[in-house]
This record gives sequence, structure tokens and C-alpha cells, in this order.
Amino acid sequence: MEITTSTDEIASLDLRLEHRLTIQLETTASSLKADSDMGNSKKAQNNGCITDNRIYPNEKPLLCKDVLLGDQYWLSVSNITAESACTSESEEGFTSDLESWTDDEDDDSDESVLCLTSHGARPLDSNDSLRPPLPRRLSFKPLETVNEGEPAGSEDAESSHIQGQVSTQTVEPDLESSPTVIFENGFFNVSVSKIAGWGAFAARDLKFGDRILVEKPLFTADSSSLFKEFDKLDRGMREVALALHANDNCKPGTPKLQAIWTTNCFSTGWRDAAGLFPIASRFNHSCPPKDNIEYTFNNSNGSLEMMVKAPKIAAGEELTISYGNERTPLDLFLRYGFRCRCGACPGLLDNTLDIW
Ligand SMILES: C[S@@+](CC[C@H](N)C(=O)[O-])C[C@H]1O[C@@H](n2cnc3c(N)ncnc32)[C@H](O)[C@@H]1O
Repeated sequence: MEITTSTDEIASLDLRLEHRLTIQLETTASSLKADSDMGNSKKAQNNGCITDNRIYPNEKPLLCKDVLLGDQYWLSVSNITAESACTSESEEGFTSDLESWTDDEDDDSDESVLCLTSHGARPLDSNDSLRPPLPRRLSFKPLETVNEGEPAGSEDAESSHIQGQVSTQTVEPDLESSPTVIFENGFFNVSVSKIAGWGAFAARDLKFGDRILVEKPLFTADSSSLFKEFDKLDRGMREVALALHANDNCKPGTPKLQAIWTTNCFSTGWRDAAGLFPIASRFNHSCPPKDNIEYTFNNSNGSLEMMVKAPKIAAGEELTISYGNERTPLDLFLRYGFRCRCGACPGLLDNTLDIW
């Protein structure tokens, strides 16, 4: 297996790092000094961040402070994972101790152009290509119960019902107003999937062993500490978490966060400890042998890594992982609340549920 050793080739993502930058940019007038934005290097090292601030020719920015430059918006991780990636609409009548959250759609205040690359942060370069603006919908509100039966894909909407006072939450990409691509890093992009909701697609031909994503968790927890750990997040990070797809078939009254956790968390290898990874969470499932990406949690850097496991993947193909090789379509339905449409399995037969 060919292992990528150069950081130039690693698709790296560190949401904590990006968010720290965001906070610093909001409180620091316009300093573009990467040193001060990134904190001291020792601190960054402790967090496992890559903080090499040199400018590398032709290096593609991974993430960037949302900024208005000329007529174009640069893409920030908040946009990628909270606005577009999701799927949520504003909730009416929600109640929570987070009610003080505000919608900062119109906050275009003094923003410096700083982007994250696989080497750390650097000022936006004139050669960097800009992408078209995304719809801005920073209106994610915490929910208290789960909106059940509304799948990420095109599952039968007739089975939908809404619990308690929670209003409908859109979990499908809105084809009318959503951008086609909500995340890209050179290896893959996240856009609308034929399997379900959002999915990941090869941005170019890939081969066995290509490392396509290295992602830090928003947070890690186990079943007993989920809410406590979530409460430690700041507003931006909570929005990102709450924007992820929630299990459609949880028991009535299941907290939204719990439904998101069961659908999206990746094990970190110790008992039931797991992490929430907003980009990796957009990968749909395929039953073997159709799953073409494998993943592992790397304890040494605290990141989830995704590698190509198929011999080759052509540009444009959907990238899928297995949510569990031993899982049958019934297991998938019971655990994740979806009827598998991967194309490799027969799917969940109607009479299976009747029998069950
Ligand atoms: C971790 S999310 C994957 C990304 C998701 N499509 C989204 O829009 O965020 C898991 C959810 O995606 C959908 N999904 C993933 N794989 C699927 C499959 N093979 N067939 C049907 N739905 C699938 C289900 O709704 C599942 O609960």
C-alpha cells in the first residue's frame, strides 16, 4: 500500500483550528500575522495542528475565513458544514437555554482574508481561485426532540411524523437553493447524492491507498458524557454538530443530539468512545464489496483518516464507506434508520419489517 508521507498531499481538516481562527479574527482588528492567529506553535502542536505558515506555490486552500472579496465570497468551514451541508431550516418555537443564539447572516464586518491549508494558515493569495457565493443560512437552532421518519435521502415521506412541538427539519439538500458542491479538498467533494442526501464524490481519479481526508473531531464523548461534552462547545461548533443528519427512526422523544450522534459518530477505539466528524459524516454507506473507502481513527494524531480501498475510483464516482461490514439491511435500518439503497445489497424487504 502506498502511504502518502508529504503533508502537501494530505487533505487535512481541523475544525477547532479553524474556529479558533474565526474567533481571533473577530476580535483582532485586521492582523494577518499567522503567528498570532494560530496561537503559539507549542499550543498548536499540543492540539495536533499543522502550523507551518510558509506560502507553498499552488497550494490549494482547504478552509478559509468567510470573507467578501470583490463580488465573491470565500468559503468557510462554518458554511461548509453548518449552512450548506445541512439540511436544517430554522425552527419555530424552540425552547432552549441557547435561545440567546443569534443569526449572524448579516455580519459582514471587518473580515481579513486568511485561509487554512494543509500547512496551516496563510493570507489569501491572488492565485487562489474563488468560488461562487453560497446561500447563507446560519439559523441552526437546538432541537429538543427528534423529527422522525424524514430520511436524508428520498425515502418514503409518507412514513414521516413529527414528534411533539418540533417543526419539520429539512434533511434533504434543497436542490433549488443549495450549491451543488458544499465541500471540496481536491480529492473529493460533497454534493447531492443519488443514494441519499449529501454524499462524497471523487474529485479526480483516485487509487488504492490515497489518503483523502484527515479530520479532527468536533468533540469526542461516550454514551454517558455526550451532553456534557456537547455543552462545552461554543456556539459555532454546536451549530455545526446540530446541522448533521439525524437518525430518522429514533424512539419518540429522543433528543436531537442523540439522534445525530447515533447516525454520525465514528468510534475512536476505546469502549464506546466516539467522535463527531462533520465532513466524514457526509459519506454514505455501501454494503461490501461496493464500499470503496476505508477509515480508521489514528490515535497518534487524534484524527479520523480516510483512505481509498478500491483499486481505482474514477472521478465523479460516489465514495462510500461501510457502516459495519457485518450489518444487514435490517441492522442498518434499526441502528441508523434508513433502508439501504447502496445497490450492492437487496435492500430491506418490506416483509422483513413485518416479520420483525
Ligand atoms: C452519516 S449520514 C451520511 C450523509 C447523509 N446522506 C447526509 O445527507 O448527511 C447517514 C445517513 O445517510 C443516509 N444513508 C447513508 N447511506 C445510505 C444508503 N446506503 N442507503 C440509504 N440511505 C443512506 C441515511 O439517511 C443515513 O442515516
